[in-house]
Amino acid sequence: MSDNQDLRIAVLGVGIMGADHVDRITNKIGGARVTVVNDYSLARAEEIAALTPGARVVVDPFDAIAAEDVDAVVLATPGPTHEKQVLACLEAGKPVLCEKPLTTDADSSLTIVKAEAALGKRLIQVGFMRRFDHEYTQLKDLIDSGDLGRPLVVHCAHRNPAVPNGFDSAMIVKDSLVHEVDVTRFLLDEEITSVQIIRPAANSLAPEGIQDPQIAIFETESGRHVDAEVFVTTGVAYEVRTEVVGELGSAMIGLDVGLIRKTKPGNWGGQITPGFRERFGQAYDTEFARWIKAVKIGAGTGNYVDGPGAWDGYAAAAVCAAGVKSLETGQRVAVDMVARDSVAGPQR
Ligand SMILES: NC(=O)C1=CN([C@@H]2O[C@H](COP(=O)(O)OP(=O)(O)OC[C@H]3O[C@@H](n4cnc5c(N)ncnc54)[C@H](O)[C@@H]3O)[C@@H](O)[C@H]2O)C=CC1
Ligand SMILES: O=C1[C@@H](O)[C@H](O)[C@@H](O)[C@H](O)[C@H]1O
Repeated sequence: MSDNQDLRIAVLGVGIMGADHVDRITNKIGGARVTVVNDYSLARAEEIAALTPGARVVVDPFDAIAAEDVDAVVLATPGPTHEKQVLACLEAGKPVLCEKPLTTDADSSLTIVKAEAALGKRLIQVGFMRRFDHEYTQLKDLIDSGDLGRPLVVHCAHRNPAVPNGFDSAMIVKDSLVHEVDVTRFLLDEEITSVQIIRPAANSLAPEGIQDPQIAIFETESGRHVDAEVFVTTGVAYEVRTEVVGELGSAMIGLDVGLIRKTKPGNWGGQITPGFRERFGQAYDTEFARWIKAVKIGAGTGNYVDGPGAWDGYAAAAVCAAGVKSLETGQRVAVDMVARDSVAGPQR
């Protein structure tokens, strides 16, 4: 596809994320337009299509993927629906940017990895947007420069003011902690081998039955330690912090300056971003701009991805599966993953 031609995109699931993605493709990023909108709620699909010049509603998600006026697909549907929709994209030979998580269990993610490998192309990008955030890329560059020495320990905090109704304890692992799983793999360039989830006293202000906060401990292939506090009902604001401690120094992102105290409504002499849309707006924009570019040149190379791919989605799902098991017992659980080399294909 030439650079002058617009990539024609179907967006499936136009809730919070999907509607934002339609807006960024239509109004913020060049080189693409939304031609098809689909949502389980027809009224919602119609509402978003009406705001999007040139977009039409297609009622069935699989018809939307297969549509002739669609070159590539964005999936912003809930995690449990991703497997079938991603496989349909592969079946149609269409590049897809699938919001995280790739799927909600390791087996289905592995099925996807293998299906993509069998095609001999890289068609799947997973929406781990932190890899495109300026602070995370600076931290990664610093680690790779060697200035911190060998990183030994990573500390993370991931706090949300609130989560949608129906969010349960396992979703804190699969929907929220999954970002720390990807960040760990991205920053340290190795797989996570075990997970332990510790359950501190639960927030009495959280919806009943939710174990929140949770503390996750990861061990990596070379024995490095990562801990992550995930607390998704703070009632305060959106905070994502990562500190890497190396043999020659340490570095932290996610704080503007020395933070003293944080309470409602989220002010401490500066501003804490209220949600992921504000904190990671730049990252989503960069992620989409780079994906659109990669898809346009993909036909020449067979690589339609610029960022985390199906393997990264599978690795994250496998770690989260171990995390969910550990959530039940509090014990350390080994991550059960196939060897990357055993999955022949373009993601290698
Ligand atoms: N990268 C990030 O920072 C974030 C990623 N997400 C991910 O984005 C995805 C969507 O999350 P939200 O926008 O927060 O959810 P949402 O609930 O606001 O939107 C989901 C939409 O999908 C529709 N839908 C449900 N089943 C469908 C199906 N089978 N086919 C078509 N449409 C269907 C719903 O009607 C709804 O409009 C999830 O995978 C979530 O984990 C969500 C928030 C932030
Ligand atoms: O992906 C996201 C949500 O789905 C998840 O529920 C939140 O915990 C994360 O902070 C956000 O980035």
